[in-house]
Amino acid sequence: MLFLNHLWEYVVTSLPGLLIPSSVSFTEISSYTACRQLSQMFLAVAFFHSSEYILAVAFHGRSNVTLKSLLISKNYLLTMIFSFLEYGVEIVLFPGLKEHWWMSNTGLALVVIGEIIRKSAIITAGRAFTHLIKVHHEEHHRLVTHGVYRFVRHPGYSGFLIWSVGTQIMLCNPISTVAFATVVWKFFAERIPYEEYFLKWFFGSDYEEYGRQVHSGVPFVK
Ligand SMILES: C[S@@+](CC[C@H](N)C(=O)[O-])C[C@H]1O[C@@H](n2cnc3c(N)ncnc32)[C@H](O)[C@@H]1O
Repeated sequence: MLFLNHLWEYVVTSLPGLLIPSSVSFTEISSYTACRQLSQMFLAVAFFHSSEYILAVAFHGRSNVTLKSLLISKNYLLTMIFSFLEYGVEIVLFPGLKEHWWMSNTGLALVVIGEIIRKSAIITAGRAFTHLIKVHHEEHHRLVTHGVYRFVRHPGYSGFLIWSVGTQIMLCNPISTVAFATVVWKFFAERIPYEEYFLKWFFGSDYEEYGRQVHSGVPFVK
């Protein structure tokens, strides 16, 4: 037990020094890094969810929108909490990992690109973009194939995949980057065939033809 205590003390005190140059103060660097990366993360998350809610209210009316339109589920909260825990552990034990600014800035660029793609999809599809998949055809529901939908069939999902993985690259979180990519990809790989079953039912050969010409927008999902 005493040995483990010494080992832990050694790891915590000397590892940071091995990973970043000794001429600069470890606490100074890591507090600036943590402050900047975590503020970017909070801003990205706050902007994403509040704009989802505002757009849902704008297109569907306040009475048809619930807090579910903030898109905060239990699983989503758990993955976010895990990513903050990973960040906390790594900035203490391996602060050098968080100093890869080219990687963090690439993540930030992906967050912005993903957000633009997703919001363009919501604005282009308008009332057709519902957070719950429609299983009954409604009069006003028209097939959307213009704007961002000309390039991919599921720009809202492509945008979210890029945004969510981007948040973890921005935090230089290796485990959460792989976890977010896997979990979000799997979720959309299962959701797309289900959503398209109804779209083919609503729009028949028009959707079949659209599906033949335009990729889904999610890697490895046709
Ligand atoms: C959460 S939105 C996602 C839309 C799309 N999958 C995307 O990623 O941009 C789900 C709703 O959009 C509708 N939808 C999906 N693609 C559509 C299209 N090309 N035209 C009209 N409605 C569409 C579906 O019927 C479903 O109710």
